[in-house]
Amino acid sequence: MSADVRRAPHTRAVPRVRRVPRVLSIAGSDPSGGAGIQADLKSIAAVGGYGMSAITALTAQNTRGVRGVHVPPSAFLAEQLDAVADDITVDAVKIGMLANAEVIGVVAGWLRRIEPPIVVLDPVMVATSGDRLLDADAEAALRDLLPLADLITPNLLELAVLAGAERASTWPDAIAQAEAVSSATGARVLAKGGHLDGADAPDALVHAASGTVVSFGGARIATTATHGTGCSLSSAIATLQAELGDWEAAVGEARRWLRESLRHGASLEVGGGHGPVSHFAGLWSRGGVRTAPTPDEIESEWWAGIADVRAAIDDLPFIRGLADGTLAREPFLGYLAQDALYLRDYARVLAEASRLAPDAAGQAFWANSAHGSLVGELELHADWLAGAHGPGAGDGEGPIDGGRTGTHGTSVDGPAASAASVADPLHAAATFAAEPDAATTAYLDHLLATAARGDYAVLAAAVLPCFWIYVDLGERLAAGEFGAQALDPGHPYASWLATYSDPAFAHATREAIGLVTRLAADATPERRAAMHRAFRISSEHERAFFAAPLALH
Ligand SMILES: Nc1ncnc2c1ncn2[C@@H]1O[C@H](COP(=O)(O)OP(=O)(O)OP(=O)(O)O)[C@@H](O)[C@H]1O
Ligand SMILES: Cc1ncc(CO)c(N)n1
Repeated sequence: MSADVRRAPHTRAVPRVRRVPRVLSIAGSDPSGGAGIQADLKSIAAVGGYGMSAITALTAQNTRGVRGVHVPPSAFLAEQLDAVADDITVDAVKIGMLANAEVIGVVAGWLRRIEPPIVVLDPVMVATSGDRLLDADAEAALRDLLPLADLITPNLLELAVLAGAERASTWPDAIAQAEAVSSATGARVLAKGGHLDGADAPDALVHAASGTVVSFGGARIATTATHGTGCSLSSAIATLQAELGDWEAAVGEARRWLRESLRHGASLEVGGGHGPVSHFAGLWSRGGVRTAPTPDEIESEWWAGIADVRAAIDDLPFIRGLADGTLAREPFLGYLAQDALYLRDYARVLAEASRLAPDAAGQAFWANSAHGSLVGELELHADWLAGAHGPGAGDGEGPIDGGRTGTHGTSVDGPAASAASVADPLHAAATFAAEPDAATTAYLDHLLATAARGDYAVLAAAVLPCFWIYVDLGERLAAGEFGAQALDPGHPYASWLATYSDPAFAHATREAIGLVTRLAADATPERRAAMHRAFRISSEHERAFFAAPLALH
């Protein structure tokens, strides 16, 4: 046969056929967990499938060898197969140990009746340890089963038996035998080089009908943890074929996964013989093994985690004086002048969060918040800093009105009105006249650096304390938690208090908390930790920012 020999591409973009394939393993049980249905279920799950198993035989084996085989009545296997098929759509079937001709007969009859869309047959005859797993007189029955498979995955010994030849001594000989078996059965054959001597462990996907041989190369991995590699590979291929609908892609990805699992097998320290592969090693290292916290749990954890910072803010003379109205005008104006500088760049940082947001809802939320920071909050600052507000301002009479409300995310005023005052040269000059102090510089450097690093989730976490701490403080001040003076409409800083106890600001803050905690719940543990760090650092800057006015004056 003239074979079109190609090298398998590293990856291939193929459409997903079934998101979570439902895959049935028809195989024997290995109580030591490395081969048979135990390996199959792990492999199916590891590559993204839902695994099921109908048990053909029970073995008593471990990593050193097989001690006994018990084959339950074949009628009970038929009952298992029917129980599954009567209820569940089977997207793919993997067949392993069949034990004897009677079992093969039951499986063949069931396959003919159900016609599963994908059948991968691992013609298990002898275990890695050398023990027989198929009666010698059942080989003819197995040969009759082969045409019902889409893919057959024999090792070198099994391939020779199926081809009716001697064990291939070279890889080209093995491929020739695979071509013969494929030709005789119509199935694809994956010739496996696990038992070859030498530095390589190649496999080849052979399809006689289309005259193709796709080679999969790779250096042999130095490990004794090879128990169940054939079971694991065939289950993974069945699952991936159901998901990807492309044999080359399915074999390629299954091999990449198996090689990763082989590399980590020894670390499991299971048994003194040929140990199992570590089926989930890649998932464990990439995804972690702990259940992700829910957004609600993250909210509680992060908030509790800054309890010390919040208590320190509550105790600051600046906050106490702001609450009872005894704070002198100068440090308050000093604070507002710094806050104006802060808000101008904070709005830029929020705009960057908007730019980075992967979805339109996030994009709109942060853009609106950026607008709110400039328009709602800066308005307040501009009015105060231009001398329009507060004790000693304007006509000299103390009490001022409640001020305009609307903070980041809640621009209640039209942009025209507010933009006018911020853009007004006199207002603008007064608003931004101050030099940034150390606290302002440090906080903004943290936010601007986080924005520059371009990690959306971390940036979203970094901007959150400015919402959350303010709204919490504003609400508790307005509720009189720091003294009844804050409830007095004649309070000198009533406009400031009103700005930060505005229900619309509280609403925007809830949205921000929800958005950030959902991002954190979906993040990897490392990314979630980075988000949490950014959140904590911003909270500490909030405290330093509130402390600065009285430290300087
Ligand atoms: N040391 C190794 N390094 C890299 N790949 C290997 C190694 N051993 C086996 N493989 C791969 O594992 C898969 C199974 O091959 P193998 O020829 O060992 O099958 P098997 O004998 O049916 O397995 P089992 O041990 O389950 O009986 C193949 O893809 C093979 O290339
Ligand atoms: C049950 C069972 N199936 C297959 C193999 C082949 O590895 C094994 N050792 N045990």
